[in-house]
Amino acid sequence: MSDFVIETCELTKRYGDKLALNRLSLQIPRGRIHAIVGANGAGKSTLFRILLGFLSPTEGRSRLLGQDSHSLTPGHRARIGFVNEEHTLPGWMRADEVTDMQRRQYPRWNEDMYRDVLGHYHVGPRQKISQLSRGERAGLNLALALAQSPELLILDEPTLGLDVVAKRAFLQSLLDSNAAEHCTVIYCSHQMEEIERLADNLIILERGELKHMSPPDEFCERVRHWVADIPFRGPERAQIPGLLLAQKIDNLYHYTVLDQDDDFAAFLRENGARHVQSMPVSLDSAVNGFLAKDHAAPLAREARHG
Ligand SMILES: Nc1ncnc2c1ncn2[C@@H]1O[C@H](COP(=O)(O)OP(=O)(O)OP(=O)(O)O)[C@@H](O)[C@H]1O
Repeated sequence: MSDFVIETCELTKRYGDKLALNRLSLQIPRGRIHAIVGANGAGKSTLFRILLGFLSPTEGRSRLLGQDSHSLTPGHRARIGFVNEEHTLPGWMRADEVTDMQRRQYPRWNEDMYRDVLGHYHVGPRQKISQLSRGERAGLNLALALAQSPELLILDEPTLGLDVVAKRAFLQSLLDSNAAEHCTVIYCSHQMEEIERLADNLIILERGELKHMSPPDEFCERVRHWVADIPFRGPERAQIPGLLLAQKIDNLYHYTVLDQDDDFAAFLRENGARHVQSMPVSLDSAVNGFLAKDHAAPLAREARHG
């Protein structure tokens, strides 16, 4: 059995002249909850379509559960649970009918797991899927996916479109299921508060490349927020080392920077700062600052000319 549930080697995918995956080499070990984050268009869907054997790469190799993606059998696919934002279940069927169908399909069906997860939701067994709320449908989907006792559970933006209460219920039912002890969970989301709560490992993709992989705390430690009191014009954006985000608020310059130590304070002082202060950032600020770094032109311009 391979130690990795997902392995890619120099995986590249081009759509015409668009590069969706750029020599991506990724190894995700068995067990625990791994969050994959990336801005829209980072290549997450392309990666999963290749991993699941639905799309051929332009170059490189990929393996899922130790098997080459292009030779996955129905047996391999049965070992993978999948929940996505659509919560696509047949709307005309009743909840108990869908459950019976799944119960028959999966030999490793775990009835206790199904009941425990579904217990977090008010799903009547005789209710049609189309009558369930979005949150109830998400819960039923999660219960079905976990009850099949998958080795790998892929949750792709599972809480998109759910209200706060439904999101909380979804996260709580996932945590209470101890899913990470039974299988490897891949959680794709843009919701940092969910990732902060759930993930043991944070994987950041940017334009088809792997940019970071570590426990979430370690990524937060790479990013710091600095506030500088500079009485005249701040340094040019291009000169600021590791800059992710620059803002000017109430005559103070705010800089979010990556991989800078205390030398950054000296840099600010050299550029006229009378007082400087640094503080840690939340995972939300760290990741979103990192992902938005190339889209920060208007605010940065304000800081530069302020
Ligand atoms: N069938 C296609 N033809 C051409 N370009 C494509 C195709 N599918 C994806 N792309 C491009 O490849 C890049 C990666 O897209 P992909 O859907 O994999 O990203 P993503 O990270 O899943 O994005 P999102 O978070 O928005 O779903 C994007 O620039 C997208 O425009």
